[in-house]
Amino acid sequence: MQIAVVGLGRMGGNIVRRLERNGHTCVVYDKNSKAVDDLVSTGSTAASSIEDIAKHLTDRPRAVWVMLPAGQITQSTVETLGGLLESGDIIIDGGNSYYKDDIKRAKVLAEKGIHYVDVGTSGGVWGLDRGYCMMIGGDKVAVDHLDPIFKTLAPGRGDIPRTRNRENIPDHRAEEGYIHAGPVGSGHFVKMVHNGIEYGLMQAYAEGFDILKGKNSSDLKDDERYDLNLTDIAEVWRRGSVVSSWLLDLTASALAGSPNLEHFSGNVADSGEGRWTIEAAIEEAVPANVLSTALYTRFRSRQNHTFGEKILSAMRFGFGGHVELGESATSSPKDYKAAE
Ligand SMILES: O=C(CO)[C@H](O)[C@H](O)COP(=O)(O)O
Repeated sequence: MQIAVVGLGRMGGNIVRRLERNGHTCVVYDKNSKAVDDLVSTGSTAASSIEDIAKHLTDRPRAVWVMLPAGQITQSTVETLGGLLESGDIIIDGGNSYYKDDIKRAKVLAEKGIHYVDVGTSGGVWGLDRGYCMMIGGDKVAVDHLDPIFKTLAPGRGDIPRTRNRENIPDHRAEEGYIHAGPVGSGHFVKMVHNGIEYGLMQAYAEGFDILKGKNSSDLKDDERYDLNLTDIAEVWRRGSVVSSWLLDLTASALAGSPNLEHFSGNVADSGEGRWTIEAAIEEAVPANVLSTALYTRFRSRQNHTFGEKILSAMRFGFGGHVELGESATSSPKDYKAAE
């Protein structure tokens, strides 16, 4: 199948590579010409501008996957594409957009008959080889049309044992690693909550390792002090323990590389989804104690840093390639919403 991809950063470039490795053809565009050239050298077709994309897409309906940071850049790209595409064509936002922005965009595009599909895409810098877990929102016609793309990008069943009692569930897409969550916005809503949970899980590990490290504090009684080997504790917990997980794998790897995590500032940034999860919890009057605390701890981390916050930084670097160099790494929530 033919598809265009706009935004060839950490995720977009690898999405193109995974698609092309599996027989799809891609038209690619990015402001960074090196990112475009790298992909052209392996078979992609370059578009010289967003306007140029539509000309290179020969299949009908045309499909354009936007993989850019949430906020104004995604908004303006979707608007430009909306002006260029025609009825029946499909715009996919695979970034981490705010779901209420999706709903607004879809309404505007629907006036021209253009479909808008929101895809919460999890897999970070590892997705090229492991595949991407996708949470998809949009109308059925468009989502079904894109199924070959989703099937290729998804991890597939792999060697994960089948969940008991799923035998009678006819839709197997969840087992392949993607779901059609519901109408437009629902894909990004599910991904938003996924990221809210991510904050909570990360914070739990961070606090646990901080307590382990603090057990050597000179404030404690001499016979109650332990100089624990955190690198080995992370490693042993990966093997058969109740708290094993991919986030723990990343933590173990970071600690094995540098037990004191000197390369991480502990100044923990956020890209908006944790905040929106709390907003949703407030709208629904759902108590979200752990997720709220994890979010506020990131804010506090920008004033001073615990070892646990270096653990958080290490995990964010591990799954998303996020580099937090110092105070400038903090972000503003407004940057990521297009609608306000
Ligand atoms: O979606 C992701 C992982 O699932 C991205 O890496 C996202 O940037 C993580 O959220 P935050 O930047 O707020 O820590």
